[in-house]
Amino acid sequence: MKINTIRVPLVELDNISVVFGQKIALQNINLQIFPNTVITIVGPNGAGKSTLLKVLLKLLPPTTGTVKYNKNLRIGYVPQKIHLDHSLPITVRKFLSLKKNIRAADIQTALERLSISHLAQSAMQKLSGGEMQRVLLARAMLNKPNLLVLDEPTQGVDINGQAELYQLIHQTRETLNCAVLMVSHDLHIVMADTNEVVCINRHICCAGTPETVSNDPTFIQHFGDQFSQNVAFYTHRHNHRHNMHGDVCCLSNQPCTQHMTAKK
Ligand SMILES: Nc1ncnc2c1ncn2[C@@H]1O[C@H](COP(=O)(O)OP(=O)(O)OP(=O)(O)O)[C@@H](O)[C@H]1O
Repeated sequence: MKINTIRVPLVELDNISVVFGQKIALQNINLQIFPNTVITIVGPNGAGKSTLLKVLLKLLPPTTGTVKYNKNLRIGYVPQKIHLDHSLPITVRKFLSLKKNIRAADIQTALERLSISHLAQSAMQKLSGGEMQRVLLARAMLNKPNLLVLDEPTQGVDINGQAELYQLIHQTRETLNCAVLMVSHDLHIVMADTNEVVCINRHICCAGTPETVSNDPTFIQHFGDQFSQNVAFYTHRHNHRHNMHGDVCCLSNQPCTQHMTAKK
């Protein structure tokens, strides 16, 4: 018996535009995020990447367009940085316990998964950039999200810590079996795990698998030929593609549309 699986997006952005005064930050953005897929958003400074995340997180209403949310959606969010009041010291464990309806055992599990149990009693204000990002990742996984949203997660993390942090994000995704929407400039590190790259500069310039996007003239214009070659070098090691469920859907030298999610 043939079973037809209907792919239901976790989130669907439909024709989103955001205007600040005279400034158009986003224009006609269409994007679907399906379960268990990894989408990386790239784009030059000021392209609207953070604005897009804010709309998705309901932190900013779009000027026009709609966002549809799956009723089962649970979002875990890792912001670029958080603002801490230095006159009010708070430990890592206390910070994690501020999230509603979270059990102490879940906090302990998150601390262990991210190898930061030793920081439980440390003051948040004294953490290094890499430690802070791990704590924010631990907080994001507390409510067992099915969509993890990360805004430039390696900001303020030294070069050695960056690959380690991406490895932790990879492990977290596998543990939670969740989708990931991430803004990242480190495409050369994240591409191996990315199903789809969406390159934005107010509108979606190009979107697709890392190999498709790395050959797109718009992408090369923004990120340079050298970077595209790096992406191509890594991605062409794969001899197959995955669809939105992570299943192999075709060989990489054959045309395929199953893995695309962004609607241009
Ligand atoms: N609240 C706001 N009011 C006015 N303009 C804003 C506001 N938020 C963002 N902008 C402007 O909208 C544009 C997009 O900003 P956004 O922060 O989304 O870009 P970005 O792609 O995340 O940039 P970066 O890579 O530098 O972090 C920028 O020109 C920014 O100055």
